[in-house]
Amino acid sequence: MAELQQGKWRVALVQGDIRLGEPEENRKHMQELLGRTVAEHPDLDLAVLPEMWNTGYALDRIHELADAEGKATREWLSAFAAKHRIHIVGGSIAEKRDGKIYNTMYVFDREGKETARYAKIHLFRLMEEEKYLASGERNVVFELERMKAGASICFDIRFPELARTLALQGAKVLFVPAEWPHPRLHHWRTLLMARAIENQMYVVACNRVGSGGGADFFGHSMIIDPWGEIVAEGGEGEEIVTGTVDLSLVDEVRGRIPVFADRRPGCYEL
Ligand SMILES: NC(=O)CCC(=O)C(=O)O
Repeated sequence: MAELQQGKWRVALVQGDIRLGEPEENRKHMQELLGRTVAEHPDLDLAVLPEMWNTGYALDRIHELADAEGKATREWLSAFAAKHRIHIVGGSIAEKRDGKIYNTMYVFDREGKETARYAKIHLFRLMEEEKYLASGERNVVFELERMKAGASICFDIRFPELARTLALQGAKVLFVPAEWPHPRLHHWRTLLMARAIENQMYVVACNRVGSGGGADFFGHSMIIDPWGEIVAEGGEGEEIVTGTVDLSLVDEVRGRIPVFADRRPGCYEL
């Protein structure tokens, strides 16, 4: 908390496995991992979960498995955040809303209040998301105790214009829950690094591990600073990856190379 007053956040990435199409088991497992996280890291400010952690990519049964209005998920995330006094970027879940299914992120502050909600904008055809899911229609910037951050989910990081739009709205941190499989580890690491360097922002990305739906997920959750240095990186097994996000570094890097002041939008905006 004292560190946080100086803009230094202790962050944990909950790099967990997910059981295909087992929402109840997955919730219990995430709760267990989060419980372990706060017990082992009493100085923690914020935890991040992976993408679609309630169901995995059980898309052919997604209408029966998805959380209606995200009610059950929001209830436990809110209670957990308030009880342990931590902020939670709740990865994403399959959420049923208005007869459609969205890949939705919820963010809770340490009072347990829902601070933001973001539905994935870019659906990933290689995993058939576009056949089963509806896409979100708006980008989301949110604020937690003076940390301004942007929301993105997995495939979204292939679209530099989204991260740039969030940065232009003041985001200093980009959160990226993911289910990103082999053989694209090189893409994952390079794209995350690029988003951090080009926008001079922290990138905080939590990828799942394990296998499901014919894909093997490699973890490698990462915290990357605005200079492109890796603060923390996970391996390929289940683990809690921790590191510090120092917001003063964002201003320092943006001062050193004034990318935002030097932009020429008139020359390239579509
Ligand atoms: N769940 C996803 O959006 C996966 C994105 C992915 O694997 C990629 O290569 O992009």
